[in-house]
Amino acid sequence: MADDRDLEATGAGAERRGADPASSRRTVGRLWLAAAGQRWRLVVAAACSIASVAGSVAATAYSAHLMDLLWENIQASFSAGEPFVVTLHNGGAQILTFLGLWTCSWLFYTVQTLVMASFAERLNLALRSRISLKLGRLPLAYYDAHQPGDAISRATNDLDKISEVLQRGLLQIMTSVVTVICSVAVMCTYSLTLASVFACFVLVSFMVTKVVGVRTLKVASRRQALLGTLTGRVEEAYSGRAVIKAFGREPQSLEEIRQAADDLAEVSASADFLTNAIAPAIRFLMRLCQVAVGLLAGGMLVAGQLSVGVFQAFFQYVLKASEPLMQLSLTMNMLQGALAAAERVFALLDEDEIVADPPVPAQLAASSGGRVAFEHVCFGYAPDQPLMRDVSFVAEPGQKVAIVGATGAGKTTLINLLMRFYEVDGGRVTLDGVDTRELTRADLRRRFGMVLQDAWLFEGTIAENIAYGKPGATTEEVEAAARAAHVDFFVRTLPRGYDTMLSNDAENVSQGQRQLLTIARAMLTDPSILILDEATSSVDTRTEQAIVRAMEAVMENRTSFVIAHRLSTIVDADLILVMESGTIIEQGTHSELLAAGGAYAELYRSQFA
Ligand SMILES: Nc1ncnc2c1ncn2[C@@H]1O[C@H](COP(=O)(O)OP(=O)(O)OP(=O)(O)O)[C@@H](O)[C@H]1O
Repeated sequence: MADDRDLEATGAGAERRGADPASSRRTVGRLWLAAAGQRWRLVVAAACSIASVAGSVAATAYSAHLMDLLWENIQASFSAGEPFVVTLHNGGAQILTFLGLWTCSWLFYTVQTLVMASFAERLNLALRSRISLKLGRLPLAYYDAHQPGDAISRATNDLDKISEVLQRGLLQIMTSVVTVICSVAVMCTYSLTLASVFACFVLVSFMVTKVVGVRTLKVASRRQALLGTLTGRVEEAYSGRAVIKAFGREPQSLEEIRQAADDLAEVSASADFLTNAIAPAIRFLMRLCQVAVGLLAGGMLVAGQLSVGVFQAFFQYVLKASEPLMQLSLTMNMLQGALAAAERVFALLDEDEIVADPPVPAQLAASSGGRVAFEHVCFGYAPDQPLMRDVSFVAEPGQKVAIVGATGAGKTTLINLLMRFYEVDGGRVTLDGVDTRELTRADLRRRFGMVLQDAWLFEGTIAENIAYGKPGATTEEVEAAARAAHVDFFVRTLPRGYDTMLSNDAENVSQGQRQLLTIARAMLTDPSILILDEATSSVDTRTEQAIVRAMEAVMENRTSFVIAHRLSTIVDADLILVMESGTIIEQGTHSELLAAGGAYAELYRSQFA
């Protein structure tokens, strides 16, 4: 069995606790709300279902009349010594009516299937769109705390499960319910006593279905959660394949996937057993019902309370209603799987969102100078674990600010707050005197260009990758940016030049070249502030020089924040921020900090002694 901590980590623990009838009702209610605008399709499907079943029940009842009529006319023809030929007047019209009833029933069934499919797919589309929007509004803290595979699984596996079961299941439920109601209604016209006995068995079968259904919902919730865990493990093994191979951890990685697959198989077996075991149980109940009705109806027949014709017709209806009852129990159980999936989808949609942009945002001048100030900023990733305490500094327009500090000192955190990837807990961050919380995130981030160590490229051409921040940039602009970033020469050595296809995992571009491409990308957007995370350690000396030159070019006349790993590149910085344990412990120019003889001086001596 999967470790419970795994399930808690994916949020499945909470969902498992929520897998009760009350939460199922809530989920059904929310699905109903989500189907706003599409509900008429459900009404049309239900109406078609009633018409289709009514046609088939009526055809069965009509067949008794048709058979009697034909038998009567055949006997009359034989007595007159004539061969029996069907005409419109001796049964042909009734045969056409009989065919008409079945044709109508089939037509209504077809319309119902079409309408139900479009209802389920549109509901699915509406939920998928909400998830897409939601993913854009989730704070980074959500992504830090969840496996990507889990969110992917909710947006794919869970939604597909809902759609599949809604299409097949709801249709089945509608048809079965209408068939049972119509059959019981006809039974009542034959004998109220016998119909009541049948109705009692129907009630018992519903109760059995409900009890098994509650259990199925629990197991189905667990199955969907484990499916998310497995997707997460596979995604992790895929994206981390280079590191896994480098450390020779393939067996462990495979073992983790196998374990997740085993857990899923085990829980799926229970879920499938519960789903499939219910039908034979209901079939057994129905056989008992037939015996009870047979004994009672037999007695009534002997006592002269029933005719032979009604006796056989009643039995036909018992058989007609028994099959949908079994189907109903099976589908009700399948529906629990869809409810479990829907609960996971709604759990994602209920996650806390980032603070909304102000309704009337402040406006920055188009030619914003790029003055950045941190004023008494406090922050912690967890509310009870403060990391940054009372941090203040000012970066004047055009200045180069270097951020130094050991690993985990808080350099990335400072950038996260500057870009508003996380919100400050106290104090404020201003851009040209305006609190960044008063701006829209889009407006704020438009002012920044970022070149990170982990240069992210997407599936597209080199030209498209460079133009990422400025869609619609001309070829000349793209090439000028590439020249300024010293990557133009390399691109031209490729057979397809700027049309070369790339992907984030592209092996045809080296680490250094990737970084040069992202520098060109930042160049093209012409931001007033730049954030550069030096990544010169993993490249050869020539590429390093190209990167340094490209970075110097891109920093010209812009406020720039450089996360520096080598102090040699920042001696000329206008301001050096020395960080430790999340806080700035020293700040000043290179010579000021050396003269102060503090942490920076020690760091500098350790690198250059
Ligand atoms: N998303 C997060 N959730 C919780 N804690 C975090 C998160 N990101 C970073 N931290 C913690 O905050 C502290 C500062 O991390 P940060 O990434 O800012 O350091 P850094 O100086 O950029 O390190 P490096 O040079 O290794 O990138 C560390 O103790 C880290 O464990």
